[in-house]
Amino acid sequence: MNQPLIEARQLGKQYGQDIILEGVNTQVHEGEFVTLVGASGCGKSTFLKMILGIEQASSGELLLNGDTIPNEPGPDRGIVFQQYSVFPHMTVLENVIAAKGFQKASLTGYLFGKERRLAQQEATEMLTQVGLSHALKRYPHELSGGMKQRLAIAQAIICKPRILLLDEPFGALDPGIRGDMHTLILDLWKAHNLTIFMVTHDLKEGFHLGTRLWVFDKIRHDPQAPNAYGASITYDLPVGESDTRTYDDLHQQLTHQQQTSEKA
Ligand SMILES: Nc1ncnc2c1ncn2[C@@H]1O[C@H](COP(=O)(O)OP(=O)(O)OP(=O)(O)O)[C@@H](O)[C@H]1O
Repeated sequence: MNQPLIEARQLGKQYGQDIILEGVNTQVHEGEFVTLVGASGCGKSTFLKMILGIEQASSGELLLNGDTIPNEPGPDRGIVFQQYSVFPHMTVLENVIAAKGFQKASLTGYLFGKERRLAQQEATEMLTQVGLSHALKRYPHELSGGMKQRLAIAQAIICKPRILLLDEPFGALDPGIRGDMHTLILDLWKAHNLTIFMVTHDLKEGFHLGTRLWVFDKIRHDPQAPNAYGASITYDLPVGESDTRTYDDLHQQLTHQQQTSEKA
């Protein structure tokens, strides 16, 4: 098989004395859609931040295309957070042009002349793809939660990333709207040949969207020192092939994990 796009080798992360992740070993190939579940605080977002390049490994290695991941974000890795992260003083269209601008002229984000016209055209096409062509001139405060997330997704994808990191992007949305967002993200994943890592608290969402589902949990526990050991990937499932029993078993385990972590 060809080289993995992302590879973790005995990867570990700690903040001060707190061990967050330990012994994470995995390989992810281009085009996979990995969903990450696990108890709150077990290090899922930290793992995404390490791929993004804003957090560094404390031990082991994290490789992108066989090389140590750069310790800063790059256009090959885009991210969408749960909390809306758009510029409030810019229109929808300006937000997406600015995202493109920061990629090209990182200090100011401003583009001029032909470059700006091209960016405007590309941004309009991108916004049409995410279903916002009717809202180009609106400001973020005039958008619904789902529309804001569509905008954040457009901002991430306009930079043509190979990897899209989604940190609970639909966590704040109504269940009805989530279904539309699922269709959108699956369409974009295929259309742009993305490799996706998505954190979710909703196991059903993880099963439905991913080609592969990871459960993060601690293998070792010390009741006297809850932060002495870190979490790792304890299940790595090809979710397309999983049955209802696997789902029910996992659901039970995650509920137990969540209760244990809340007591700790
Ligand atoms: N910059 C930081 N400095 C110190 N500790 C941090 C820092 N960032 C995260 N942590 C701690 O690392 C642990 C893992 O956090 P992280 O956000 O990765 O968990 P998570 O699994 O994504 O949780 P959730 O599902 O609630 O979002 C938490 O205990 C958190 O408090």
